[in-house]
Amino acid sequence: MKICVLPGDGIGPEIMAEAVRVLKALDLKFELEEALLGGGAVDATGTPYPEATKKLTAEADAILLGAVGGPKWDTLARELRPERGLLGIRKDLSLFANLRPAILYPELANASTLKPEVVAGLDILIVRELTGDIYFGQPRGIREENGERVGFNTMVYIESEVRRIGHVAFQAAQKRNKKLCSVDKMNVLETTQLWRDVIIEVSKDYPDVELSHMLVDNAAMQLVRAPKQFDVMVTGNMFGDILSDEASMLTGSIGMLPSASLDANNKGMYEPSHGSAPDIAGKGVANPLATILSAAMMLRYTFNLEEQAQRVENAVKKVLAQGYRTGDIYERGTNKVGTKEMGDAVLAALA
Ligand SMILES: NC(=O)c1ccc[n+]([C@@H]2O[C@H](COP(=O)([O-])OP(=O)(O)OC[C@H]3O[C@@H](n4cnc5c(N)ncnc54)[C@H](O)[C@@H]3O)[C@@H](O)[C@H]2O)c1
Ligand SMILES: CC(C)[C@H](C(=O)O)[C@@H](O)C(=O)O
Ligand SMILES: [Mg+2]
Repeated sequence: MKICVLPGDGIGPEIMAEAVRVLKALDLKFELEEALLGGGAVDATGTPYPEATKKLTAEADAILLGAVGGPKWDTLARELRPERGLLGIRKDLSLFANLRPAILYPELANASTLKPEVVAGLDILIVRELTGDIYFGQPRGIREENGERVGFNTMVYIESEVRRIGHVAFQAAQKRNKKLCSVDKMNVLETTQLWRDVIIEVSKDYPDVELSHMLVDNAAMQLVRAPKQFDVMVTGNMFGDILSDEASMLTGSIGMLPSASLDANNKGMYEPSHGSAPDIAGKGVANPLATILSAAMMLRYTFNLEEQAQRVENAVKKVLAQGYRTGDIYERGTNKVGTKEMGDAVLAALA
């Protein structure tokens, strides 16, 4: 079991250290190899996605990523931006299925931005398409036209791309509550008219799943009005990026939202949904739980180690029940800890 570890930038190395400690404590035969990605890779090698990293990520069974990016690299040319490294791995390895579970742990009911009665028991799975859409569409760029600059990107989906993410979403729904909501903007965008048409075609293979459709602006509103109406949501790359950050706050913090990015054979990259959090980097206060929960998803999806995945998830539940909280989920009466102390608590809970 080969795992490529990419700590990345900002809080990346801090949260990754805790996830790696948790993995090592499981006493499984993992080979962990670290590589550079993102801003640190630009500083060391002149590119955000060095050849050595390409080789390691291609060879590994799974990749664990902290986060990349930060203000230090914000003014670089687009090809040199840390985020290009992340997008490069997703595309090179065809990691088209991004699973982002937004689960409210009962102990965090007061940390949610919504009233406890609106979010109690919340358990949503966002299935985000990850290798298409306006993120990758051509042409793109900034050009001069009539004496001024024009920025342009292309929103594009090929039928087969929608079909394959549709199957992933329907199959996920079959394993849960057999309810799928597809989110699009078909009232305005042809790309997402095609999205809706194809999702409806795919639904014929899953007569046991109840399919609904929602326009993305309404979905953003419904997520904060009555989020428990959703079970599995499927959407394109950009809408999924935005809706998953929104959903994270229903669970108390973006520091709680893990993710899995899978190819057709469950090879995957696992990373928290949040970024490198430059505002708190280096302070030892970041919440490592999204990264630790991402490692649990890796055990489940790539390595088929369901029992070990649950062991890690149960340890997270236990530390929350014991009252440990990083700053982002802290409330009066709980025990405020830093990144490392939270890792220590999870390790103790594993034992
Ligand atoms: N997967 C990734 O590598 C990834 C994802 C998103 C953003 N980014 C990059 O990260 C950089 C910063 O982006 P941003 O500020 O828009 O988003 P961000 O997610 O890094 O931070 C947003 C807010 O959430 C807080 N936060 C995030 N993770 C946290 C954690 N684990 N514990 C506690 N608080 C946490 C931050 O302190 C900040 O206030 C940018 O360069 C962006 O491109 C990378
Ligand atoms: C850093 C960025 C490229 C990335 C994305 O937009 O996909 C991030 O926001 C995410 O959610 O993983
Ligand atoms: Mg995002």
